[in-house]
Formats: sequence, C-alpha cells, structure tokens
Amino acid sequence: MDIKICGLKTAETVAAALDGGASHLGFNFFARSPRYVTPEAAGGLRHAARGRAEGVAVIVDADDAFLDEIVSAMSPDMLQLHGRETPERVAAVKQRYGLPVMKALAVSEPADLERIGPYLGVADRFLFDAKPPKGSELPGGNGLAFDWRVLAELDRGVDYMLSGGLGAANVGDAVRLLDPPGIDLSSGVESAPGVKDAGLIAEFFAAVAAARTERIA
Ligand SMILES: O=C(O)c1ccccc1N[C@@H]1O[C@H](COP(=O)(O)O)[C@@H](O)[C@H]1O
Repeated sequence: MDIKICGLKTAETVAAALDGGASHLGFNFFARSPRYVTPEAAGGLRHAARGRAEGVAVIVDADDAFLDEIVSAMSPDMLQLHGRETPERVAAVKQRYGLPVMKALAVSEPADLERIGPYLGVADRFLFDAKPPKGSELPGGNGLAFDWRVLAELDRGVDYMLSGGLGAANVGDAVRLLDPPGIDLSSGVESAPGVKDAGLIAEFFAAVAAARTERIA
C-alpha cells in the first residue's frame, strides 16, 4: 500500500516520512495553504529524497506558466491536480509534461463516484478526499474524513489514494474496511496547521503497520 505524506516543508519531517516508509512525499503549491512551499524549496527537499520516495507536486487550477516553474524547479514524479481541472485539462497537463497525474475528487455520497467516468483512461490515479466545509479556503487539507463505505463498491481496477482526515487514530479502520491501494494525509500528522510533527508521523506509520499485521493474521 502506498503512503503519501503531504504538505511537507522541512528536512526533518521529510526524513521522518522516509523513515516511516512513505512511498510518496507531497509538496503543496497552493498559495493560500499553510503548507505552501516555493518550487525552489520543494526542489531542495525533494532532491534529498530522490530514489527513496516519489515526489508529488500538489497543484490547484494552476496555469501553464506556474506548472512550468514547478516542474523545472522540483522535477516531480507525479502531479496531483486538486482543483476543478477538467478531463481535457488533465490530458493537456499529462501531454505537456509527460508525467503521471493523480486527479483529486471530493466525495461524500455514491453519486459522486459518477464523476470518475470522464477521467478514466486520462488520470493515472485518483485521490478521493472529503468535500471542503462551507467557507473553507482550502480544497483539501481540511482534516475531514468522508464516509469511506462509499468506496466499498468501487471497481477494484480503479487505482486511488484514500484521503481526508486520516491519522493514527483512524487509519486502522480505513485499512480494515477498504485495504486501499494508497493512503494520503496531511493535517493528521501536524501539531498546528502547516506544522508537521515527526513524532506524529512515526505514530501514524506504527498504526498502519499494526493494522496491516492484524489484517494479514
Ligand atoms: O493541505 C492543503 O492545504 C491542501 C491545499 C490545497 C489542495 C490540497 C491540499 N491538501 C490535500 O488534501 C489532502 C487531505 O488533507 P487532510 O489529511 O485532510 O489534512 C492532503 O493530503 C493533500 O493531498
């Protein structure tokens, strides 16, 4: 199971994510996010982790000029499009950079899964997140979980990361219910908005390991 720790901003917490066994490191380029990093800073952090985990650029409705800057400074392995990007925009981004794209979709009920259809064969992976609460400035990173049972009937051929409000306290339930192909989290390993905590990251990975052992036994 892939695990992405998102919204990393420091070498110490990148190291904690790698030590825990993260497969993906997320760097956030949404200017209003408390997890925002400059493309140059993300490039430095990502470079230090090269070969150990995939670097993911988290982007919200960015134009080509900003994407060019991010791709050039960070050399990501994957682009996570977390805004209102259409299937046509996803296809154009893939073609421009030759990089895999993970498309985030907000989910709260089974009908929301119908939005997957137009992205099939275009997006390489999906990220299912909770819908942001009314008034939130952030399309993701709100620390809110959705009803994961919505995904229980999802076609097993759909590759995705489960996201939204995950942390050490509930990841075991998620693994037991869905055994998802991937898990993504941000605020669940923070001591304050945008401040990742190496101890909470370690606790999270311990909880994942315990849940997976239990599932195998
Ligand atoms: O984290 C943010 O600030 C953010 C801003 C804009 C788009 C996406 C963002 N985060 C993504 O949302 C998931 C879930 O966050 P959380 O675990 O509920 O806090 C996060 O992992 C990012 O992929």
